[in-house]
Amino acid sequence: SHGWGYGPSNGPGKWVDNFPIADGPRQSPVDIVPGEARFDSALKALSLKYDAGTSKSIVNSGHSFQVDFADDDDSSSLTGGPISGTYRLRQFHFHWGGADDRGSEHTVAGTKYAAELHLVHWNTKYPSFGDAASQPDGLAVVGVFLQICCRCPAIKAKGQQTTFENFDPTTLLPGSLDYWTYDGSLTTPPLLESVTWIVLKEPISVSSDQMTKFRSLLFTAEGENRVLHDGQLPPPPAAEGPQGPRVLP
Ligand SMILES: CCCCCNS(=O)(=O)c1cc(S(N)(=O)=O)ccc1C(=O)O
Ligand SMILES: [Zn+2]
Repeated sequence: SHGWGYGPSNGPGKWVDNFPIADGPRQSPVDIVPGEARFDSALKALSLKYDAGTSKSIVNSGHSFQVDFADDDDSSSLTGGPISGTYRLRQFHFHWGGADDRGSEHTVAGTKYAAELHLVHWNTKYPSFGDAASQPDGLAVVGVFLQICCRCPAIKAKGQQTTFENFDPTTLLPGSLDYWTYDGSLTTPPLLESVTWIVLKEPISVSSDQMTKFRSLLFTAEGENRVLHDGQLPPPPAAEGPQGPRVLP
């Protein structure tokens, strides 16, 4: 099948064929080793200011789902931290795997989290997101790890939504904004080396049920064989449960 993905024939090990920058000097993701991280007293605290009114829509991008934001002013923006100037929120999306024991892109001393949230911001010193995306200081992505919590407060999951208005991404942030930072790249093609990564140390918690809902989002066109986000095949349909055989459509 043409186009990059996460399967055996088009996954990360093959991306270099069409995107040679995959062998570049600042490719993401990386394993973050806290004991080897250097403390930099010049770094400022992160300042994230989000306005729920700027959330526009939610879309299945084929490799994840993303929530897009209106970025024609600084209403939702990132300042402070390792960056100078103002970076505007463009979109956020998630990465997850076929089971709760894997799925994050960055790892912490080899530990994989169940998923990872990316809040993508672009440097307003450039005229547009597209221009910024190709500059070495063009993007800043805040990464937040998702861990599976054992006894979660029942968070009511919303129904299907195409428009996704008045969503405040602040609700997706942990209590602490302490972070690791390094200069890296987009983690999927085109793998542009334009990202200042800001990975928060504190994960947020989600229930295993919520992760199951993520996995139910299959990214295949009609008729293509089903492949999960990390190239794993989805588990076979559950055997008949206590309610007796399921009536298949
Ligand atoms: C203009 C060409 C670059 C488009 C990049 N868009 S993006 O929102 O920065 C992005 C970030 C990332 S990531 N995982 O944050 O590096 C992955 C995919 C995309 C994408 O939409 O292609
Ligand atoms: Zn991402």
